[in-house]
Amino acid sequence: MSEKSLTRLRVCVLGSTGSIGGNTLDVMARHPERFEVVALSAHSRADVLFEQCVAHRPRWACLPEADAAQALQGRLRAAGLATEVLVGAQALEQLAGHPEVDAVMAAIVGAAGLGPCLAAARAGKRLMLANKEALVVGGAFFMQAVEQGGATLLPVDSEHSAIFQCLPEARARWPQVIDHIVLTASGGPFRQRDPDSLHAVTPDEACAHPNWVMGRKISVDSATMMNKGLEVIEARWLFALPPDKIQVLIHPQSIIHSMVVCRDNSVLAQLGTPDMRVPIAYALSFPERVESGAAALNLLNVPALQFEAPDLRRFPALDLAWQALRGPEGSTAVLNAANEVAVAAFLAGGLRFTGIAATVAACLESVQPAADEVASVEGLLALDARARRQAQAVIARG
Ligand SMILES: NC(=O)C1=CN([C@@H]2O[C@H](COP(=O)(O)OP(=O)(O)OC[C@H]3O[C@@H](n4cnc5c(N)ncnc54)[C@H](OP(=O)(O)O)[C@@H]3O)[C@@H](O)[C@H]2O)C=CC1
Ligand SMILES: CC(=O)[C@@H](O)[C@H](O)COP(=O)(O)O
Ligand SMILES: [Mn+2]
Repeated sequence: MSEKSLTRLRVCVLGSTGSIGGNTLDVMARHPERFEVVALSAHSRADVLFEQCVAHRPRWACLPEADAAQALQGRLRAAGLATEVLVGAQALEQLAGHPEVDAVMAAIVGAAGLGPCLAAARAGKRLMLANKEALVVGGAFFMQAVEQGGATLLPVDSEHSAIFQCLPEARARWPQVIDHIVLTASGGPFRQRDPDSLHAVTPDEACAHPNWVMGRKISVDSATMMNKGLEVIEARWLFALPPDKIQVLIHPQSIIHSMVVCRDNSVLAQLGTPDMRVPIAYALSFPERVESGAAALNLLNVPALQFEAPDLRRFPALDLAWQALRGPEGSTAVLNAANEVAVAAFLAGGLRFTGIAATVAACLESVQPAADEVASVEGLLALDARARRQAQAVIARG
């Protein structure tokens, strides 16, 4: 092994078959001298995982079920690869905390990513967080694991990366700098749609995001603006800010990715073409910068930048996220679980689009978090499961 390769960052990409996972592999492949893919994971797309293994030759790959894992192992051996296939949720946690892993890209969608994120945090890894739901569920408990484990938590979500890029490197200085932050939101595909027609929109219409190509769950979240609600909660923890210091502003062009309003009213913003490879490249290379593959921003070709206040009647999900953040600890885990169940039901054709926010509202009303449900990962998962059952019941009642 050359001296150069000894210093490569050894990266585990959890959720490698998704949109963030694929973009991460794209950025890494541009810099083989800096980054090494050591582990990949998928959930349902074993064929895509096989192709990724052939292209990136990781030491480990992971799938949730034994049969699919065995089949993949056979295909990899036949292709002459030494990749070892691991099975199940526990294996994801082992990989995230493995001594031969330096950095973890958390790109699993949903609360399923919480366990591996905590494992990476406890093992003191560079934790590159796209999986916002893990932080929304874990809250203070998650941040405590990061601190106690000595992990470096780096935001990948474009808005949070933007804010992070505007702030000084020394986190201790953030409170002296920040007055408040402004998260920009595109408004999604239904920003101008007649609210009375929203009950009839289809999953494909909801997933047709105007600016970003993303997985279906986050695309629906953008359409309800629950995505921005989750991001408000995410920002509360990443930047240690109270809810009233986090504003949301609709900016349909998604060119300004978010802003920091400083104590002297100077406003710092990060701009760029809407391409997730920029925040991914920054998380991988921080505090340095590397080529990301994203197109350069040419302001002469950009349409006029617009801004508007979010209409909470059109987007009740955003308001629910504020309510959960201000509610008893654990309320954001209830919000997230109900939303995951409702979005899955909508995508499967079993719930109207407007039923998503209604389901979340009903669950926030009826599921009260208990103190012992926010103090351990077992408690958080029990609360998550309880809220999911309630959401299923609400949807079944119709
Ligand atoms: N896409 C984007 O541009 C952005 C995404 N994010 C966040 O990043 C995360 C990933 O989003 P995105 O890439 O769009 O999502 P995708 O749906 O495209 O990908 C999700 C990934 O997670 C895997 N996965 C799904 N369910 C499970 C599970 N239960 N256990 C383990 N793995 C699972 C999928 O495997 P498989 O494909 O094999 O089923 C896939 O690899 C989300 O939290 C999202 O909010 C944040 C900002 C931007
Ligand atoms: C790319 C990214 O970070 C997404 O979370 C994006 O913000 C979604 O767009 P919305 O602003 O429409 O939610
Ligand atoms: Mn975002």
